[in-house]
Formats: sequence, structure tokens, C-alpha cells
Amino acid sequence: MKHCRIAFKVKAPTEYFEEVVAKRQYCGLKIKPDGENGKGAYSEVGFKEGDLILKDQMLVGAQHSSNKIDCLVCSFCFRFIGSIELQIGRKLHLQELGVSADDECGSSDGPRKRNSIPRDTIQSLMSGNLRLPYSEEFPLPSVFPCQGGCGEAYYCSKSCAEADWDSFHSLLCIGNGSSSPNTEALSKFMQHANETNDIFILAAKVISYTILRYRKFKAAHKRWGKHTQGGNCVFPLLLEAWKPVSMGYKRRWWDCIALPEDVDSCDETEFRMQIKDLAFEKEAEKITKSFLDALGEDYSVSCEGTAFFPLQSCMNHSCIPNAKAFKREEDRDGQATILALRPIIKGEEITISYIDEELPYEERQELLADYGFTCKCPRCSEEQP
Ligand SMILES: C[S@@+](CC[C@H](N)C(=O)[O-])C[C@H]1O[C@@H](n2cnc3c(N)ncnc32)[C@H](O)[C@@H]1O
Repeated sequence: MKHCRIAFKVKAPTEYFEEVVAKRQYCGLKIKPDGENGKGAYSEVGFKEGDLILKDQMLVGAQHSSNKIDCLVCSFCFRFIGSIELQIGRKLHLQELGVSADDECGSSDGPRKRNSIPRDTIQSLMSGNLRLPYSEEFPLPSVFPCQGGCGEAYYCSKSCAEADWDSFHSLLCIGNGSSSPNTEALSKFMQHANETNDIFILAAKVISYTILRYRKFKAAHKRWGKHTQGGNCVFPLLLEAWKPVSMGYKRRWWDCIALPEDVDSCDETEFRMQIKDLAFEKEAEKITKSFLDALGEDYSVSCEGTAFFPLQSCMNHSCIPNAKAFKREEDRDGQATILALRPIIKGEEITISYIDEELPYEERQELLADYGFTCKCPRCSEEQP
């Protein structure tokens, strides 16, 4: 049997997180195993109330499909782009066409009234011929279209357009310049995801990110003459490409998707078994099993929300959290910002609340059950009936 001679140093999670922390400009924490709840984030220094604990760069993110109607943002860094006039004009234009975020959510108030702004005024807003007062005080970066010509992705700069193309979009673009082998199937997938659950788009971005990283590693190793004579090097390279995602919290998706409203809680086990069976239909298993086995026993992907932040996602929940993710006026860069809610001493665990912590005990536990755990934070222990 031939063995691959490419040897990757397998980094322990602690070492991996030390590297991620070192790359962050604002980060006063350490990620380490916390015994009861897997790993957690711990303060490396003391914080005062309101102090910035972390600005975390997202690894993979996707704008909600419904939100795309309301906001034109850079598909890579999620900054607003264009101009105030373009943002407003575009929204009015889409309203004119009968497309609105509210319609997508199935507004119960019946069809929304079309706006009363004349069509040519809307066109002038979008073309930049009509300027609104004070808009020059809120300049936005110009719009760069996707190089693949899909008309779906726009950017704030050439560098964001190139970074997105190299990291995610070249395989997910449905334009003529796409590197995808089947843009027709891809279009159907995108349409289905937009109409059902756009978390599928985030999952597709994770897969694309991994494949593109894998290709880069493979090309680099070939360039350095490190390829072997016939050995199978796919898995070590694939594992390396997958590593940033694999370090996140993982549960198999059939174990953690929320129970649909029409499924009784006493049928939960059967429901999850059915979903699992669907995922493991014999044909699919033929392809996926070896990957799953290679990726480790506890491999599975759990994505909640639409972005994956490597460090923020290590923070455990508490119903009396000492930190919170805030959107501040200056945070226009798509990063996650964590601020201290009260003084935090060095070595203390940093916790955030995944839910509205003002809710009563039973409602909090019900919401947290969707995250797959029963909270045993000091407040829950005290309030438990
Ligand atoms: C976003 S992850 C947090 C980091 C995670 N502990 C890890 O090892 O990567 C969320 C998961 O951590 C665990 N967790 C977080 N807060 C918890 C809590 N208060 N009580 C019990 N488990 C908790 C749950 O398994 C939850 O699904």
C-alpha cells in the first residue's frame, strides 16, 4: 500500500484557536475546554462595563434572502454600497414590481400598497440623477459587479470582489463566467434555498470554501514538488482545507434542527430518525460515508443563523450573561462585536445570551431546547421549579 508523504501537522484545537486569537486586533480572550459544555471563551484580562472584548471576523456568512430586497450590501464584507439614493430607489423599484421583504414573510394584512412615487423619480434615484438632501454626508462605496456576470453578487471594492471569487463565489456563481460545472442545477438549488431556507446557501458556501481551499493546497503542493508517486493525498489536504469549519461546534443536523410545529414532541425521536434515514439513503451514503469517517467520529455541521464566527461561536450561553453582541454605529465591517455588560475579572468565562434573557424560566428553556441543551446557568439553577 502506498502512503501519502504529505505530512500536515495536526493542530490541537487549543493551538488552532491561539492562532485565530493572535490574528484578531481586538481580542482579550482564550478558548479552552470547559469540562461541562465543551469548550468556552475565557477572559485573558479584566474588563470594565462597556469594554470591547472581541471583534471577530466571520469565516462564512450569507445575507438573508428576504433582506436582499431591502439592503444592497457587499456580498463579501456586508457593507452598504452604492448611495443612499440607490438604496432607497432600489427598494421603491422592487416595491413597484410587487417584491418586498414583507411579502416574502406572508404578511397577513393583505397585499401591500404600491408606493405613490412616480416611476421616473425612482429611476432618477437609482441612476444617480436625483440627489437627496444631506446624502453626501453618508457616502457609500461604489458598486462592483460580480466578475462572473451573475447579477446577483455586488461588492464594495475590487479586492472584496476578488476575495469572494477566490474563496466562495466562483463555484456558486450562476453567470456565464462561473467555474461551476452545472450552473443550471446551481440556479435551481439557489432558487430552492431562497424559497425555503437560506441556511442551505450558507452550507453551500462552506462546501465551496472547502473545495477552493483544497484546490489551492493541492496546487501549492504540486508546485513545491511535494506530490507523491500515486499515493492518495486527497484526505490530508481535504482535512486541512476543512479545518477552520471543523473547529466549530458540531452536531449532526438531524439531531439539532428545530422540531416543526406540526410534529408532536412525543414523536420527536421518530421524526429525527426519518430525517436521518433521508440523509443516509444508500446512494448518498456511498458517497458521504468515507468522508464522514475520515472527518472524525463527531463530524457533522450545525449552523445556526447565517454566519460563522470562529471565536464568538465558542461562547457559551448564560441567562445572566456578562457580555453581549452589539451592533455599534462604527461597526460597518460585518464583524461580530462583543462588549462587556459588567466588570469581568481575568480568567472568568465570557458568556452571551442566545435568547431574550428577560423571558421567564419555562420560555427560556423552551427556546434553548431548540439549541439542543438545558441551561444550567446559576440563574436557571436558582429558578428551576
Ligand atoms: C455556540 S456553541 C458554544 C461553544 C461550545 N461549548 C463548543 O464546545 O464549541 C453552543 C453549544 O454549547 C453548549 N452550551 C452553550 N451554553 C450552554 C449552557 N448554558 N448549558 C449547557 N450547554 C451549553 C450547547 O451544547 C450548545 O449547543
